[in-house]
Amino acid sequence: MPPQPSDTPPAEPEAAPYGVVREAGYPTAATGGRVRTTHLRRWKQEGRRWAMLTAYDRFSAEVFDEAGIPVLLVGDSAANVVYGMASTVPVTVDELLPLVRAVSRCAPRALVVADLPFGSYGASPEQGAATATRFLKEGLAHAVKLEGGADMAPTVALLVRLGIPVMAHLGFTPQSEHALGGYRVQGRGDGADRLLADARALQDAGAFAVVLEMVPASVAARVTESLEIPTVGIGAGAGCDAQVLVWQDMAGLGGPGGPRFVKRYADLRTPLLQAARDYATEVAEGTFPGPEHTFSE
Ligand SMILES: Nc1nc(=O)c2c([nH]1)NC[C@@H]1CN(c3ccc(C(=O)N[C@@H](CCC(=O)O)C(=O)O)cc3)CN21
Ligand SMILES: CC(C)C(=O)C(=O)O
Ligand SMILES: [Mg+2]
Repeated sequence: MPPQPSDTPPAEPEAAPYGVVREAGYPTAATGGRVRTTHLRRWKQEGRRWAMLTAYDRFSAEVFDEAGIPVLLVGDSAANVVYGMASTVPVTVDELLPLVRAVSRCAPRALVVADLPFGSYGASPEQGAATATRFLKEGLAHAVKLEGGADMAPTVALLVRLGIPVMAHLGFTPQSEHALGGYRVQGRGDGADRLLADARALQDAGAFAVVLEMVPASVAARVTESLEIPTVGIGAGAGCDAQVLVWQDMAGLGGPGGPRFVKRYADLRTPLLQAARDYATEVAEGTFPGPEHTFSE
């Protein structure tokens, strides 16, 4: 096996924007390039936790890649945060593909995962294979994510056989909100054993990681301990191997409110609102554009 990025001697920790310290072993251009699914499994064995963020366009991809976020998800949450839909159910492959392509183009180091939208994989493994193939060929994604438990294991197995890495998604699966009866914690009581059995089935089918959304922390910790592959929590407590947030939630672009699991690391909505108001005022007053923004003959 050729030398792997995290086999190389620990590099001097390098300061990155947003206070993130690039961890030793994080792949860089010098040590071999892009994050791979094999890194994520090794990081679990080493007890190294990592963060995933969503990205949907050039600057989100560029900034989060530069910050050292190793995995970027082009989520079907684009339905909500890009397209302004009320749920993820209506968003289509044709609406997500260009976003995936933009993120893949602009993230030189991160592993780019494309979320398969509702209706594009659930009917059969063959449907899933056709859709996932489009996300790799046309979207230039490195992996796909799909929602569902043991029922989805044959689909995961087929995709993996075709060379498509798959991230699974259990617990509250937003594409099934109508079947689940709304935004509710999953895996309580009897549901815990089912969740663990689903997670095992997906791991056995070849998934490289599993998102656990809105699951009791104790249950998520039990699943995490039971699996060889990393768990990625969102509303699933601190016992997961990794965490994920929708970037606009993380950065406070949507303002206050939202799910309990969100932590806002910035308040981007306020300065953006102020900048837009200042710009409009200056245009109205005639103070913008100034001479420095103006061309002479
Ligand atoms: N902006 C955004 N952030 C997300 O995390 C997200 C999306 N969009 N879109 C796709 C799914 C939908 N998700 C959601 C959406 C809403 C709740 C929510 O309202 N949760 C409440 C109620 C929980 C309960 O009643 O038990 C909460 O307080 O967490 C949770 C997850 C997670 N995903
Ligand atoms: C919240 C994450 C896990 C997701 O599925 C999405 O952004 O669509
Ligand atoms: Mg999603």
